[in-house]
Amino acid sequence: MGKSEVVPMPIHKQDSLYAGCKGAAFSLVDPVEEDEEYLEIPADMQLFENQVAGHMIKGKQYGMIKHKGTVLKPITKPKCGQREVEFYEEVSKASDETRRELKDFVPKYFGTVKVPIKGTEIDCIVLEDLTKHYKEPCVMDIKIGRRTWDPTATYEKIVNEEAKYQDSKRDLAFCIPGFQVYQIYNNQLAKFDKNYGKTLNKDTVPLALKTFLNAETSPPCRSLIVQFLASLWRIQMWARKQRTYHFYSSSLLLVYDARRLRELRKTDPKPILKLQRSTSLYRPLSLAVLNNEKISTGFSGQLTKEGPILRTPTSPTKLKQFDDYVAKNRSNNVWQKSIRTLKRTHSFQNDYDKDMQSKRQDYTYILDELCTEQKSELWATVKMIDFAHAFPAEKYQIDNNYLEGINNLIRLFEELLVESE
Ligand SMILES: Nc1ncnc2c1ncn2[C@@H]1O[C@H](COP(=O)(O)OP(=O)(O)OP(=O)(O)O)[C@@H](O)[C@H]1O
Ligand SMILES: O=P(O)(O)O[C@@H]1[C@H](O)[C@H](O)[C@@H](OP(=O)(O)O)[C@H](OP(=O)(O)O)[C@H]1O
Repeated sequence: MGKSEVVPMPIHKQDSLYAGCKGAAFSLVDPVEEDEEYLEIPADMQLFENQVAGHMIKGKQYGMIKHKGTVLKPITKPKCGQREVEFYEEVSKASDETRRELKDFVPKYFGTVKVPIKGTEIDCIVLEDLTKHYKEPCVMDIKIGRRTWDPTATYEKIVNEEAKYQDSKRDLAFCIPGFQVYQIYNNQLAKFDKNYGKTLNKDTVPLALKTFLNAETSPPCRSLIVQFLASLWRIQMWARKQRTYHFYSSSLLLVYDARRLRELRKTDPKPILKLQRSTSLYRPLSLAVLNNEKISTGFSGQLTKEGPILRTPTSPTKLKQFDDYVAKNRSNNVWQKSIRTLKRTHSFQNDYDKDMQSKRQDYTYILDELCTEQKSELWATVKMIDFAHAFPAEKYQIDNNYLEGINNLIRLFEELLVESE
């Protein structure tokens, strides 16, 4: 068990069916029935090659279908389908604040459509294709929650669910049913399936994240981590207060463009600024090493269960020393600017909720700064997907099952931020 497939990949992916990863698409279909004819879907639709988890084509199950910038999710289980459609309908109407905010965290919803598949009309949910703008889409499906069965689950379903991804769910409150990565170091597309995901535990999940982030042989890319964290923090903020939904077996889909990472690595000079940390991010992270000299950043990196809170800034004199030092050594230093911005935007208040509101806009600014100095658009995102088991919140309670998974994932990404450059 392990990596499901590694397929030689032309760097420039074309738009035609499976171009650039034809072999990889084989994992979505039965090997003897892989040709497009077998699918018997309209000519302007294709099997969605960037699907990394979930139901694949097998018997009466169908995988995701790609159609003009959207993905079509076939409804094969009526109850699950109905719940998911109702969920998207409610959210798209967004009659209250919770749903208005949530709308931003889920793929755009375009209703349902009947698609003739193998001669039968199948209802499909039409969603924005979250990979559509990316040249080399790296995609990871992270199923959130220790409990993945809903309140209507049968005994058999509960037993089945409890038997899967045991270590990862027990220790992290999430699991990884699949991911794909365009590996920069060898120009190959690698796909990791649920069999690999089921072997993961708290010690190996961080390694799987690094593999996904193209950070097996080099430190993770800071701008990439920041982009993911920015999305994750917003979802966390929402999940901390919402009492409308309880999600079971729902996922976060992490998507980024390896092409942009490749470009960044090519154009970026050798990193000269590295963060030093001893063991845990929960300790102050106050030293940076710039050209082998230790200097105070004032950026604590200190985090609480409540989220990313930074400690009191160091004295203005120390900050000035740092700025002067960096200015002398490297003009237009992105890290330096981000530290300054973080100092300003986080303002070190304890009133986290209030602080977060004002930070949203600042994040955009930080992200712009961090992503690249030439292009400002983002190239990584996180969205919530799969609402086949979205239920009204029981007793108006917080969805702690979901929140805990998000918190743990964020903690791992924050640790990666410390390692990043
Ligand atoms: N909007 C989207 N854009 C791009 N890819 C998507 C989108 N929605 C889903 N996918 C892809 O399809 C996969 C399966 O999606 P989803 O979890 O909704 O299906 P499912 O069959 O209900 O899954 P499960 O078997 O876990 O219940 C995801 O892992 C992802 O790779
Ligand atoms: O990760 P695995 O091992 O593929 O396990 C599947 C996963 O839990 C799916 O969420 C579930 O579909 P639903 O969410 O629709 O229940 C499916 O049930 P199924 O086998 O009954 O389709 C499971 O087999």
